[in-house]
Amino acid sequence: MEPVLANSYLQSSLNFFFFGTVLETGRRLWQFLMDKFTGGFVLTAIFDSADPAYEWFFSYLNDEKIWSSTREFRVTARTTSRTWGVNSAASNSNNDDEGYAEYTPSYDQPQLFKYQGTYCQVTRTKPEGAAHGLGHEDGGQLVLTLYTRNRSVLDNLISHARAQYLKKSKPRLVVHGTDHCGSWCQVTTKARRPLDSLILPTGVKEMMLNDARDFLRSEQWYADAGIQHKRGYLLYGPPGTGKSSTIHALAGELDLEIYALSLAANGMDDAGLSRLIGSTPAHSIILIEDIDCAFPSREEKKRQKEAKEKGIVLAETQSRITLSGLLNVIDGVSSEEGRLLFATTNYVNRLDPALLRAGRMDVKIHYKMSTQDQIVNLFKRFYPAQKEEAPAASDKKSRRISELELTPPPTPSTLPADSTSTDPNPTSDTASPKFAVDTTPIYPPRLPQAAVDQLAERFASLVPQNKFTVAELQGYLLTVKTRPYEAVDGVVKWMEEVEEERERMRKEKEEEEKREEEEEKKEKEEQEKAEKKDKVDEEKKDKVDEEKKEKVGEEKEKVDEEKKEKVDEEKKEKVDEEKKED
Ligand SMILES: Nc1ncnc2c1ncn2[C@@H]1O[C@H](COP(=O)(O)OP(=O)(O)OP(=O)(O)O)[C@@H](O)[C@H]1O
Repeated sequence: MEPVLANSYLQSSLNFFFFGTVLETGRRLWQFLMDKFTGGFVLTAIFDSADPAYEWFFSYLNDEKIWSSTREFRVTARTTSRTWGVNSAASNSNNDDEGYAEYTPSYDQPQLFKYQGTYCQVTRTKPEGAAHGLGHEDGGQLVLTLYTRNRSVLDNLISHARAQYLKKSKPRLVVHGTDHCGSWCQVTTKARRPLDSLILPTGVKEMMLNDARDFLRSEQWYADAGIQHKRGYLLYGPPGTGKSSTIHALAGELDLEIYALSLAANGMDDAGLSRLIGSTPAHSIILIEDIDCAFPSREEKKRQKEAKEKGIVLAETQSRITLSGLLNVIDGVSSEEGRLLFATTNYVNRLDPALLRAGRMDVKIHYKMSTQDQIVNLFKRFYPAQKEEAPAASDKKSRRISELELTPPPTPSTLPADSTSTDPNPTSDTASPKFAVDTTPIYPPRLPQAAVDQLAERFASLVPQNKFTVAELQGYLLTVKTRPYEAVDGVVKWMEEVEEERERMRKEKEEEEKREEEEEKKEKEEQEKAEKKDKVDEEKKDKVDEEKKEKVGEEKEKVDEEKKEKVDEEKKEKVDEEKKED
């Protein structure tokens, strides 16, 4: 019986061994074949979120609603118009933009789709070191796998995505920004601002537009002349005078995207700046806002110098960009591909002359407080006139104007049909008073051209030029945006309030400075006092030491004297003794 059993045991062991070997060999063969197959028949493309191509592909996936069948999302409140194209209950309307929540596909969840008959797979990968994943702004990559050997499918997909993206973004201005990751990974889109909406001294807009256009098309001319193809624009002046608005409007007009960065950003250093500028794509505007922020102001320099003298180390308040680093980067912004450099500052005198020299900043435009022309134009922009004059006889015109002047500001019911806003809720009268819809108009009445001209002139005559920024006046007009007459009547009071506010702020600043000065003085006095005290203490100590020394000396002398006397006495005694013995 035993050998039989042993035999069958051996037999089944051999069988197991044999089948195991076959299985493992099969598995390895399958793996090998699959690797061969995927290596040869699969294309993989990686889109990095810091690169503009990510935007094209992202936009394509969104438009095609590729993520719509995803089963796992992160839900975030929607803060931008960016969407992942995932249907959500929160965006229950047909218009996705109206949703208040955005469903973002989770990381590492492959999504299958078909492009030109080819199966494709896209996966969103987690950015390195990301603790949370709230959407595109977190960075990361999109990994696209195409199950084909045909490279042209990938080429077609990318060019299709890019064309679609450009078409879609055309009506809007794309502004890229930097994030904590130190690369271009934040994108916002804005409504394009027409150049006409800018209120600048005559000819400035046209000059800038023509200059930029001329630059963009004269690449060959620059090459022939042996001049670097680069152009820098510096817009400087008080805040709220329209520097940023000009750049946005120009970018829209020139069809360029903006890459905006701040030199004061945390962690920005020369290498980071150089990397950022180097990765700016062709046909774009590089915008360095508040370029002065990279360097310490005069007060800051004084503070640092004083602190250094006292041996105090101040906390770093400025960026780690050096002037030479910035100059190198600006010098490097040469490109055959049409990149314009714009910089803005409120404090041009803080800038080093090396930065301002031609070749770095070729066009410098000073933005000032509003001139009379700007005030008139701003008023007219707020209260546009009727498009067409009523076919009234010109002799009737002046009478109508004077009537308008005497007429109190129109109420909603007296406004012309084309001028009043439409109530978004026609059933509002039936609503309970608590939730009653505001029926005040949102557009001003359309007055005849002559009336608007006259009101604008009167408005401008009341507002002194070079005293207010366009932003300030705009702020005021916004409070009376439907009431042109009130705008004129109330402007003097508003100016008084602004003056009072400025006076208050000036006083507060003065007091603050005085307080700081006093504190500094007090500190200095205390320091001097302490120094004096130290000196006196030292003198006292020296004196005490001297006295001590003297005392010790005297005591020593005395002891020596006594010792000597004792020795002499002993000697004498000895001599006497000897004598006696003799
Ligand atoms: N010249 C102008 N024409 C039209 N709008 C203007 C002008 N100046 C300011 N504004 C308006 O004021 C606001 C602030 O303007 P903007 O940001 O362009 O000023 P800025 O000079 O760039 O200020 P800052 O130096 O603080 O960045 C915007 O709403 C803009 O529409």
